[in-house]
This record gives sequence, structure tokens and C-alpha cells, in this order.
Amino acid sequence: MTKEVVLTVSDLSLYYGKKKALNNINMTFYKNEITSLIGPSGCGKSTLLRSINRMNDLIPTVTITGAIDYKGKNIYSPKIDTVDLRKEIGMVFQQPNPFPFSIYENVVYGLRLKGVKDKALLDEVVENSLKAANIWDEVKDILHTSALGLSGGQQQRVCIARVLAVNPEIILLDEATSALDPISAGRIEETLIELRKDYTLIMVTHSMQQASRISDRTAFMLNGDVIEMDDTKKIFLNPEKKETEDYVAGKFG
Ligand SMILES: Nc1ncnc2c1ncn2[C@@H]1O[C@H](COP(=O)(O)OP(=O)(O)OP(=O)(O)O)[C@@H](O)[C@H]1O
Repeated sequence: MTKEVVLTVSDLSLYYGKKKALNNINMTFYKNEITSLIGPSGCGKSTLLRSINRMNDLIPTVTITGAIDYKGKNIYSPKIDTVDLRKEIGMVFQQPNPFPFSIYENVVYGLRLKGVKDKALLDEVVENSLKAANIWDEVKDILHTSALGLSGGQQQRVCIARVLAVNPEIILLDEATSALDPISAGRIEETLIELRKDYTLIMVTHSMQQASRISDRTAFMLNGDVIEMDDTKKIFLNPEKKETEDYVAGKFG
């Protein structure tokens, strides 16, 4: 079965001022897969992830060259509307960041911004998104209470539901479980495996166990380079490059 390409990164380089943080990156991401980005601190994982929905544009000193093709268009083309792009390529952060509103209003936030007022439609999106994020049963009776009253793991699943509510194609996760206890992190991992059926996920993780447990493909990064990207099993059991082998064996990083 041939896999469907969803995103292609071509010759992507990124500078913070004069400092080069990404060095001529070339990568392919496939639909309905989970891809992990691993590598030592400072190697450029988050920078690469943020480049995929143009979050780095918000930093004035950043210069980017190269292209990221998504649905036949370079997302760095001047014609691209970054607000629309970030709905299609949503992001979940390390610290759960619910807004200080009710659970319901957190989930419908993006739809309200778009001017959607139909209560039946909003109710349906809230239920479907919270179900897909694996938290509906826990919150269905408290939808109109503050999301800030939930545990960290529950808040993170509400944040995932908020991303799902605007119907994304790709979900970026930047160490989305690292601030959580192991049980909460495990529930998020189960959620991500379920979400893979309908979405493409790209995640930065410091946990090699997590990358090997849930990702289909893994990219190992070092000093702004992608050293090797392949099936997760290959990266962990039989990598091509010495640097990858040393890193996954825990010899550095
Ligand atoms: N806003 C910024 N301004 C200047 N330099 C930055 C900025 N963000 C990141 N950098 C630098 O770019 C390089 C890559 O950082 P990045 O955060 O992408 O790495 P990372 O692999 O995600 O690290 P970590 O695992 O520690 O989160 C580092 O040298 C970092 O200091």
C-alpha cells in the first residue's frame, strides 16, 4: 500500500539572528501516521515543529529559507493566511494552556471566532471533540464550569479537543505529556493512538520510550540537522548512522 504524503519539508534552514538553528532540512510526513522528533536539548526539534505552522514568524529575528509543501502549496508563500493555516495545522504545547473560561467555551473558541452561532452545531462539536480527545465521560456533566479546575492531564485533553474542534488535518505536539504524571501521560498517549485514524500527528518528545511506543516514524536531530528519519523500529533497533545508534543507546543527550 502506498502511503499518502501530507507534508514535505525541502531545504529548510532557519536562523535566529545570525545563529543557524535548522540546517537544510528535508523530510516527508505521511497521512495518518505519528512521527516523533527526537534528539538532545537544543538540536532544533521545537524550532522545526514551530516552522510547520509558521509559529516562528512571530519572532522578529527569524529568517527562513526553503519550503514546506502542504496540499500542493508552499506554506511560506506570501498568499498563505497563517490564521487559516494554524487551524489546519494545530498545535498542543508542553504546558496545558486552557483559557480561563468554561470547558465548553474552550472547545468552541475557534468556532466562535469564525462567527458560528448555531447552538446545536456548537453542542455537537463540543461532544465530538471531547469524545475524540478521550475526556467526554469525565466532563460531560461539568461543561459549563471553568477548565482551570481540571487536573493537568484533563486540561491537556481539553486543549487537544480545542484543536480538534476546528477540524485540523495535522496536529503538532511539543512535549505534550512531559509536564504530566505517568498515568495522565499514558491517557494522552492512548488518545494520540486513537487520533491517528483521522489525523496526522507530529510530536517532539524527550522520551525515547514514548517515541518507540507510539510513533510510526522517528526523526533523529542533532545540531540543526536531521541525521536520520525512518520507521521507528529501524531507528531504535537498526539505525544507519553511528550518531543515531549512540543517541538511542543513551550514550549522549
Ligand atoms: N526564540 C529564540 N531566539 C534565539 N534562539 C533560539 C530561540 N529559540 C530557540 N533558540 C535556539 O535555537 C536552537 C534550537 O532550539 P530548540 O528549542 O528548537 O531546540 P530543541 O531541540 O527543541 O530543545 P529542547 O529539547 O531543549 O526543547 C537552540 O540553540 C536554542 O537556544
